[in-house]
Amino acid sequence: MLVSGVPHRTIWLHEEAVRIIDQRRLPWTFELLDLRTVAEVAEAIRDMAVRGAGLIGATAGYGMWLAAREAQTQEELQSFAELLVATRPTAVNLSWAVKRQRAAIAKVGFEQRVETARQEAEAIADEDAAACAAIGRHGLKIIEEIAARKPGQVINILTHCNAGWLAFVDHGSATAPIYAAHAAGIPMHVWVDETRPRNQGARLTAWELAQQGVPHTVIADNTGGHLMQHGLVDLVLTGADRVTRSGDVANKIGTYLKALAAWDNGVPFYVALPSSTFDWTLRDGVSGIPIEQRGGEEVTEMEGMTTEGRVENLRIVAPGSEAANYAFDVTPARLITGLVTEQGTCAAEESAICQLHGQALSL
Ligand SMILES: CSC[C@H]1O[C@H](OP(=O)(O)O)[C@H](O)[C@@H]1O
Repeated sequence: MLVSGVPHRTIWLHEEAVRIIDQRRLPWTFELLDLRTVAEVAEAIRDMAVRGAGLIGATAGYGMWLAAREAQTQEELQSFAELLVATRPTAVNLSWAVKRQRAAIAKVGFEQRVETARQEAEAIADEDAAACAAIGRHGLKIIEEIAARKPGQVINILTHCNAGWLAFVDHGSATAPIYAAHAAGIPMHVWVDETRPRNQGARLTAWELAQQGVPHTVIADNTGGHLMQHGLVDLVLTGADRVTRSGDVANKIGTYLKALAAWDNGVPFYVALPSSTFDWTLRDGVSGIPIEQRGGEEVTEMEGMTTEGRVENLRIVAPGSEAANYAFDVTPARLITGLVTEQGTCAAEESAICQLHGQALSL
């Protein structure tokens, strides 16, 4: 997506560094950050300067390029790989990108490792952007079918967290069909879950949609069920951080509750993801997907801008009270209407998923 002053990507090479948009500063300021070492990449992922499954995968891919440049031994390269994988456990794109880089580097001689890793990092990023563009094309058909049943009326879509172009290299996953429908002139409105505690919806999705001119309304996370009960949601569209071969979906905490409300009200619930988000080794996501737990301070404190334009962090929980901070939850496949990937759309069940993605049915 185009933002003044930067290429239409969230990550790119700049003078031997990896340049990113520092998402910790959005929407208050738009700041770029150059990462020059594996340690800086790991910290950027861990502290969510970059976040979102596709983007942390691409960032880890570039991190492995820096690792190939820094490491003097295979053991050192492996320790860098483990450092990157350990930064965030839930989004499988991260470990997928590191494994892909390790395999690419292993195929060439020591002298070619750096250039090979750079080319592979660029390929991972390019493929992520292309996959999200394809998700947009396939997801557009879902929105068009809903619009055909509501001729001339506004289509109301609810989304949770930020699975926008900020969470990928470009286009986003959940937002790609929204942007495609907007470009096609379909009248739309997006309910944007604020998405506590990091407020990716209120801060990032709202900023993105405003940049692209898509009508939207930010809502408290607890509002979606009420809206669905009153016929104000035509479609729920979210991203994913890890999807099992049977269609269980790990996504930002609160997604499961939205899926329950959608199920109870007969609202279509689609999950958009590039195929790099599948974990083909897992069937049961509820027991098998590692759920990241982050510091309680992300719940007890909230960042905002004062009326004088100062960005401040305030404690919003009673002094002395502790907070739990589960960053993801798992929505069982039975609550999901379908998955949208770069390969097309399919039911959230194993045979359909494996057939569309050319995977054998056996684990
Ligand atoms: C599908 S990528 C966007 C996805 O990632 C977010 O998590 P985080 O912001 O903590 O990286 C959230 O789960 C979004 O749905």
